[in-house]
Amino acid sequence: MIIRPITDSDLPALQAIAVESGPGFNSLIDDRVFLEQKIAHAMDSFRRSVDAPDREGYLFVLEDPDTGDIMGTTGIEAAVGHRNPLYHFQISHVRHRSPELGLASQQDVLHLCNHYTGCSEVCSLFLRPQFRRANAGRLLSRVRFLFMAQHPERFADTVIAEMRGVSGDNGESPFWQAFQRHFVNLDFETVTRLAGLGHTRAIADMMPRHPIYSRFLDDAAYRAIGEVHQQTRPARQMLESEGFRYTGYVDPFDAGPTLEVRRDDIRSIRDSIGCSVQPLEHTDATLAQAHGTHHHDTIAIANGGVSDFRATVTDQAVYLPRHNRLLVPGHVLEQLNCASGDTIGFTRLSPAAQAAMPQEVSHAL
Ligand SMILES: CC(C)(COP(=O)(O)OP(=O)(O)OC[C@H]1O[C@@H](n2cnc3c(N)ncnc32)[C@H](O)[C@@H]1OP(=O)(O)O)[C@@H](O)C(=O)NCCC(=O)NCCSC(=O)CCC(=O)O
Repeated sequence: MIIRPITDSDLPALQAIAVESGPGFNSLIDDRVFLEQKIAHAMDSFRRSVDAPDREGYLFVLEDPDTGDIMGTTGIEAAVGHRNPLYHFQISHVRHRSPELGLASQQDVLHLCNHYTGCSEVCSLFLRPQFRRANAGRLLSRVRFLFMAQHPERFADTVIAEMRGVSGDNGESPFWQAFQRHFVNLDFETVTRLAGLGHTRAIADMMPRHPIYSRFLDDAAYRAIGEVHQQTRPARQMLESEGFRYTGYVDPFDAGPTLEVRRDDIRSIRDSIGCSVQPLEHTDATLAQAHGTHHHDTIAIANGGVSDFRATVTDQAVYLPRHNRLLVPGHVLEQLNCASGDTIGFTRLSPAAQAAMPQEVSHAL
């Protein structure tokens, strides 16, 4: 499995993914012109020299190098909300209390806001069901943190993820239906498509102008607030294990939770190691084993490139902390387009393996 920047020839696969991911996945809309522009924008973003995050959008694909199949996608927006405003509902709690009447109630109130303008956003995480296999989803999710660790100047201090919210088998969102009925007479597919195409301001013009007491929504809409789509639970679990947290901001269309974290607190960034790489010889493995540094952890490993970025996964690497050097099999070097002595970054993929890391490896971070 190789992760690389998307390119023109991936358009048919991206279009298939846009169809397979369905409505509610509004960073990938089934619209050929939109997808062509998205690829062109990503290619330009990877080529651009950057000293502060701006409008760049990085979109990567996961490829099976043996077959050429595109297995999935993963992306990062460098700074959201500048080109088109990004809206959320902020949930605040109010308490009504009357000592005279001896009554009290606690209410949740939704306020439309632009709280996350300027943050970086991880997005577009999708593994095609026919290509599901061990470590593919983890690599897709965590590779973005390796890229951020290697190119911090390209990203903001806060990173968010807008998780896909609840929708039914018919593709309708119970939360959106409440707004469709009273405010914006567009079905969920149409509204998420328009939002994905950048018309967020136009939709916001039609949304309620005053805070909403969430208990006034019908039960299905109320219950959807802050909940993820059942297919999105693994995506949420992976981000939460990286330190992402829900702090009460939800998507205005499906009420899916937005998770946030300080970039430097992301576990895969904190634990990533930058070092030189060398081909692994049998003697190295024996030597490392003798020094207790040979481990069979599964790691994600990336070259230091941007437009020529490559990442993959291996469980056959040997890290030599004293030399700050990673030894990998020759075919891994080839997959990464790396030569001996190049600088690479790596991070462990599985939480369990991270706990088992030798101390001296942790100290070398
Ligand atoms: C998200 C992925 C790519 C993940 O791939 P897999 O499902 O193969 O992952 P996996 O390796 O089986 O599981 C990954 C982690 O989730 C845990 N896990 C699995 N099933 C779970 C469940 N039902 N509830 C809670 N956790 C669960 C596993 O134990 C594992 O945790 P450990 O690693 O701790 O062992 C896939 O599920 C997918 O394509 N989903 C449909 C598309 C989607 O909803 N995408 C997110 C949209 S929202 C979005 O894009 C923004 C978010 C983002 O970009 O990250």
